[in-house]
Amino acid sequence: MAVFTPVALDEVNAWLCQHYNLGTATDIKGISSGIENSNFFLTTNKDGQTTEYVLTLFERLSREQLPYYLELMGHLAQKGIPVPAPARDKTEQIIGILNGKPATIVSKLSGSSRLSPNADHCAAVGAMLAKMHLAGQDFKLSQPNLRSLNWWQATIPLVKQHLNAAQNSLIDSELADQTAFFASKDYQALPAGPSHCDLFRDNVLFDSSSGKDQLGGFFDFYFAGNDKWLFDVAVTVNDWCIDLGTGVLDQARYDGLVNAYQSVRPFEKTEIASWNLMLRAAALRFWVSRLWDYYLPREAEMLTPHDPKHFERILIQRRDVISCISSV
Ligand SMILES: Nc1ncnc2c1ncn2[C@@H]1O[C@H](COP(=O)(O)OP(=O)(O)OP(=O)(O)O)[C@@H](O)[C@H]1O
Ligand SMILES: N[C@@H](CCO)C(=O)O
Repeated sequence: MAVFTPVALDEVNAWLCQHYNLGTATDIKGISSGIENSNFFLTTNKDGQTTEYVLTLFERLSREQLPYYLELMGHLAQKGIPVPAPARDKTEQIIGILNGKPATIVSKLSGSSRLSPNADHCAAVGAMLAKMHLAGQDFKLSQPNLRSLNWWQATIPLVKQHLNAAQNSLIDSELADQTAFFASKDYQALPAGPSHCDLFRDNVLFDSSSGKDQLGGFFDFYFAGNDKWLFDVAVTVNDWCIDLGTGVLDQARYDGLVNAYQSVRPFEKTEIASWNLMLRAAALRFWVSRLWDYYLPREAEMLTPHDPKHFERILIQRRDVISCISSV
């Protein structure tokens, strides 16, 4: 995991009683997955009714950055997109301070992750991603994706000393190509808006309580930002539609996700032309962040960094094999 900052039941209870109208905390359990924040399942009892929430203590994000993510979740939830809805405290605030860290409470989604998804799961994710993009269009706050080109440019020099010659040459060459891509007219013209930017298999829940797998929701919006929608699609495809061993795209899952996305929001011509470079951008983004987490780790009670090699392989794949999308 990551429980970077422990929270005891009496600590959360004192905090809840002082600031929220959610009743009394009866249980708190650290969540052992996730590498960014300290997360806990929190059970409360109010007037005899038990409710489950997720309590998050933010380890890297500042209090100033948080309203964008939390208000975006609130906005999308209000529009019927299945995402966690933040709870407001007695003074209507969505962010407090607990054990010295910015903290928030959100509703708990039902279901579990599908870590070996099929084409139907990918289609459900693709269609909901497009709906989410459209639902975010009138969201009033704006904050860029903080893990985009500027961050790659600042972070790559910090990790390069750990790379071998071939890796150094690959990362330099890709950064140069991406810098040129971001400056291009095609890139500038791409449609953009609030984007999740980290919609991996482990950030989506499916619920099978009805007997059929239904999308339970998207969560972990703490890398979200205003970005090109195509980047969001590329991040999602690079995780949902690949063979995890090789990084190679799986045609059935790829078609499932991309076609379902386009059934809600068809791609524009510039998006079709930019697709392969965007898949590479999405691979570079996570190669860099995984290198950073791997070589410049933080203290945590339990922490297993993700394997950077995985996204190096995906980037090499996307440079070697041109993937296409067509208009509908
Ligand atoms: N709103 C929610 N509803 C249900 N489960 C949730 C919710 N938020 C988080 N979880 C659970 O908590 C786990 C960890 O959360 P999350 O993935 O957001 O961790 P993180 O450290 O913030 O981020 P990252 O995935 O980027 O490392 C998830 O795998 C999921 O099981
Ligand atoms: N999804 C990221 C982790 C940060 O959310 C990764 O797999 O590298």
